[in-house]
Amino acid sequence: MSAVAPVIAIDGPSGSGKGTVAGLLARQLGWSLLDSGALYRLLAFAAGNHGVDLTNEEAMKVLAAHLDVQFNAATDDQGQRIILEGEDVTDLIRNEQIGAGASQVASLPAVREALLQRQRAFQELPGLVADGRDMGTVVFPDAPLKIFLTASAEERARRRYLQLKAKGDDVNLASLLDEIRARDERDTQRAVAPLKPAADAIQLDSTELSIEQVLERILREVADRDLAG
Ligand SMILES: Nc1ncnc2c1ncn2[C@@H]1O[C@H](COP(=O)(O)OP(=O)(O)O)[C@@H](O)[C@H]1O
Ligand SMILES: Nc1ccn([C@H]2C[C@H](O)[C@@H](COP(=O)(O)OP(=O)(O)O)O2)c(=O)n1
Repeated sequence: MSAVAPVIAIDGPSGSGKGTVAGLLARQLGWSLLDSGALYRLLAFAAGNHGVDLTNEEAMKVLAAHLDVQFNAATDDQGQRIILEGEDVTDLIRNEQIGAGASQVASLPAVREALLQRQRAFQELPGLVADGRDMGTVVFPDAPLKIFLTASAEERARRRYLQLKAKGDDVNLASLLDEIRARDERDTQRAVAPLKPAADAIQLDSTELSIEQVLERILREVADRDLAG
């Protein structure tokens, strides 16, 4: 019988630290990484490029099925690079406008369905760290470790502010907080695969924790479950 690659599912709202922690964990364990939010961001970005209306479910489904994307593993501190139709769009898809578009696209059931197999194909030995909104509930329901990472909306907006400012973006803390709240609302209220903790997820509030402390907590769970061999 062939071995099934273990999955660590990390779900939670925007700015809780999922992407950062997932990237560090994958590197430390030598596992693959699935940044599922990037797929929705890429779709919102590609829709802009191709003049497709984000609310046109049929057209977005076709775009999702044919999305020409490559995730190049991290080779240095820059982290994973995302290549769309031959262009490195890693930085271009990380802004709140694309985030809001991604959240809109993500409410379309046909789009979620079209992305399901693509996401599951990331599960390979020795293991996968997957971050998003429905990793533990829908995409990898059998994952042996599920983390639901949260933080207060104010702290998440503060983190996003610092992150975007460091990138040179012109940002405003109050509007970032509004955008984060609007996205939380849309992601938790949608009918299909809403943002919610899986019944067997470990809930971790990172408001008062450093990135290192969050990582340490998760690595302890990995060791307790003997997942890393
Ligand atoms: N525990 C933490 N404490 C302080 N800053 C954090 C923490 N976790 C993440 N960050 C920072 O917050 C920002 C958003 O983190 P990110 O991983 O992109 O969140 P998410 O993927 O959940 O949206 C990044 O700049 C990251 O460095
Ligand atoms: N598995 C996922 C991942 C993201 N989404 C949607 C909902 C989110 O608001 C957008 C963008 O996700 P992303 O994880 O990149 O956003 P943050 O980094 O958390 O701000 O995509 C989703 O519905 N399901």
